[in-house]
Amino acid sequence: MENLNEKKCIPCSGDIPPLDIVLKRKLKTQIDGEWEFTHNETRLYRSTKFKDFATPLALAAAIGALAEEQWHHPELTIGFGHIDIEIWTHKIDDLVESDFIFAAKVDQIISKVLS
Ligand SMILES: C[C@H](O)[C@H](O)[C@H]1CNC2=NC(N)=NC(=O)C2=N1
Repeated sequence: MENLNEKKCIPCSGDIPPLDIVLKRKLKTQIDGEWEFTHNETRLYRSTKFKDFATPLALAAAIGALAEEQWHHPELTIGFGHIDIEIWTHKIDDLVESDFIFAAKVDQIISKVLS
């Protein structure tokens, strides 16, 4: 089976049905354990801590470039020592597979910085 981070986000459209909760919970096992569901399991949220501001800033730039490439955009909050990432499909205000694909790709970017 293809890993999530090898897949490509499908352009968001209003007619994609949200994933059912069973599939959401199954896909969540395929992304980093730091991710949590928020907003009644309709969003993915990850907050990662650092010892500086430069690293969250650089991560925001890298994740932003990924978002433009995938045409799937997260909400990012950065500050001294942290980056908070929230992902969902705005068009339907819920989660589809592309959100988990994006999260898996974000995990790859973060793990490179942490390694
Ligand atoms: C007009 C543009 O294609 C759409 O708004 C795209 C852009 N990026 C997006 N990103 C996310 N997370 N959800 C969307 O629904 C979405 N839609």
